[in-house]
Order: sequence, then C-alpha cells, then structure tokens
Amino acid sequence: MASTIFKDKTLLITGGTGSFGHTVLKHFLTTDIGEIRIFSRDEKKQDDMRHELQAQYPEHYEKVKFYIGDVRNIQSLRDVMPGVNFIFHAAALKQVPSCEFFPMEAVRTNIEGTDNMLHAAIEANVERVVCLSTDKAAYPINAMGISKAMMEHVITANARVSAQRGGPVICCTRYGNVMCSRGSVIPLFVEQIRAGHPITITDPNMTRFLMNLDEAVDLVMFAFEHANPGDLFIQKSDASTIGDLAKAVQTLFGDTGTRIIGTRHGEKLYETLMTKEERTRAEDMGGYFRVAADTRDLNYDKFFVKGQVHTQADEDYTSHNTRRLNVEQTIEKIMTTDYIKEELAKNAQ
Ligand SMILES: O=c1ccn([C@@H]2O[C@H](COP(=O)(O)OP(=O)(O)O[C@H]3O[C@H](CO)[C@H](O)[C@H](O)[C@H]3O)[C@@H](O)[C@H]2O)c(=O)[nH]1
Repeated sequence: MASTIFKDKTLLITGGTGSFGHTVLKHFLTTDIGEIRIFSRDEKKQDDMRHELQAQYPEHYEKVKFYIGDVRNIQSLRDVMPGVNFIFHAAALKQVPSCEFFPMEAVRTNIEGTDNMLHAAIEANVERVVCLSTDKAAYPINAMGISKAMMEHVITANARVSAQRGGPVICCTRYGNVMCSRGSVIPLFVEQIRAGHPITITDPNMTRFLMNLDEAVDLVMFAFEHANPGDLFIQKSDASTIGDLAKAVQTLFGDTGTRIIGTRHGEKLYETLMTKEERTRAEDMGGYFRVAADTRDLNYDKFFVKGQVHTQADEDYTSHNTRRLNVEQTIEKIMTTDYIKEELAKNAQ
C-alpha cells in the first residue's frame, strides 16, 4: 500500500498483537511509515510477534517497537505516547460470553481503558485517533455490546472536547464479525469436521455480517483519511445465515453432520450495524456510511427550528436486511481469508 500520509510517521496500535494488529503490519510494514508501536499486555504474544516479524520481514522488522502496558493503566499509555502521530485503538475485551460473566472487566478495559487512551493522546498532542467498535454496540443486549456502546459515547465526548481545543481528530469505526478471528465460529466448524464430529449450530436462521481482516483495515484507513471529529464510520457489508455459512464450510471441508445447540448467552438473531436514529444523520459515501457526531452543546433551546423534526429513519441497517449471500457466495467470501486458504492447503497435503 502506498501511504505517503504515513511517511516517517509513528503509528501506535493498542491491542496490537491481535489479528487486527497483524493485518495492519502486513499492510504497513513495507511502506514508508517511520515506526509502528505495538502496545499490549501479553509479553509472550509480543515475543512471538517479534520472532515472526524477524523471520518474515528481515529488512523492516526494526520499525516495530513493543511496549508492555494496559489501557487500564493511564501511566503506561502516557509512557508510550511521546512521538506518536496516529493511533489505531484496538485493545478490547471482545468475547461476548466472557464479558457476560465478568462485566466489570469489560467496563475497565473497554470504557475506562478507551477514556485513558484518549486522555493520554490529547495530552501528547497526537494528530489522529481511530477507535474500533462493533455492531454489538448498536442496540446492545449483552455486557460486551453495552461496554462498547459506552465506549462509543466516551469517544464522542472526548472528540468534542479535543476538537474545541485543537487536539487530535478522534473518530470511530464499527464493524461486524471478522471471519475466522480467534475463537470464532468458522475455525470451530473446521476443527469439529476434522475431529469427525457434527458441527454445532445455534440457530440456522441467525444472520451475521461477514468481513475479512483486510476489509477491517480498509475501513479504519477510510476513517483515518476522511474523519471529522466524532464521526462514526460503517462499512456496507454482506451477511449470511449461519445455516448457509455451515453449508459453505461443509462444502469445503466435508460433511460430518450438524447438531442444533440453541442460542448462547447474550446472542441476537441478527446484528445491527446502524440504527434508525443514526441513519437520519448518515452520509452515504459509496462503500461506507459516515454517521456524523451530534455537534450541539447542552443548550438545546438555541437549536430549535420550526418544521418537521426527523428523529428516525424507517429501518435499521441489519444483517437481516443487507445483501444476503447464498451458499456459493459465502464460499467465495470465506475463501478470501488466509485462515481458509491455509487450512485447505493442509487438507491438500
Ligand atoms: O458453535 C457455534 C458457535 C457459534 N455459532 C453461531 O455463529 C455465529 C457467529 O458466532 P461467533 O462466536 O463466531 O461470533 P459472535 O457473533 O458470537 O461474536 C464473537 O466473535 C466475533 C468475531 O468476529 C467478535 O469477536 C465478537 O466480539 C465475539 O463475541 C453466531 O450466530 C453464533 O450463534 C454457531 O452456530 N455454533
């Protein structure tokens, strides 16, 4: 990727050892970017990443610097900030079941951690911050989604203050399920098939937006380039039913039967990427929507205008009403991931 905007600049990725961080490195490491800082808690994951980079990118790996820290600890964020130009904030607790059982942990990492990061970024005069959220934050019903929804509000509030003071441009992205990410359903199906077990389906009629990691990075890059303070960016995404997703995986890896297990804690039948209320302020930008922040202050009286007041659009933008992939198209979509390509290559050996 040619990225002159990043020439000689320093990019910080919080939660940088995860799948998103790996994909950002794949996109940026060989460009003219100056430095990439990986900030995360787990020294083992950092060490693994360091060795991987040394082997894969012998000429570029020294651009990557590792910082142990925790977004819950603002001092560790202050320590990583000097010299940072841009931030991609990916650090989060993102598993629905674990947040359900430990909701305060989600509060500490997703809400307080994001507030800490933004304060440290504002203090350090960073130029731009893009935060990563999830569809589960729209009309949230589980602790993970609720914590991410609050995170989005923390982002909007800090973006407003930062803009007033000429500080960093802070924005947010929201996306659906990243196919084949750690612990997600596609790798689970593949393992079940390999073990000769039937694959476990919660509800064949459930739908999910399907996105690959490159698309997630593209969305973050789009937000980075186009953001006004407080904007929320959403990528238009396709979806499939879990029944069709299961058939797609079985077509590629074999059919060992299916077993219905029922909906898990905190799950929705479908996900919402953009609510009706957000749609009234959304701008269609082709492959993306921009939902502008509400820039009014608390003095509402002065904004009153006569005439029709739009408070909601007709419909939410959901995984039920977006473009629905059939089994063939779902196969094509999941084939875009490195995971599926690598696992099919193993099968061929
Ligand atoms: O054995 C299973 C497990 C899951 N599913 C279904 O498959 C879909 C996807 O499930 P995942 O567990 O892969 O993903 P979730 O939608 O539950 O979301 C989880 O995985 C996402 C990966 O993109 C994010 O990490 C998110 O935060 C995390 O909670 C859901 O409809 C789920 O009901 C099954 O049919 N059978």
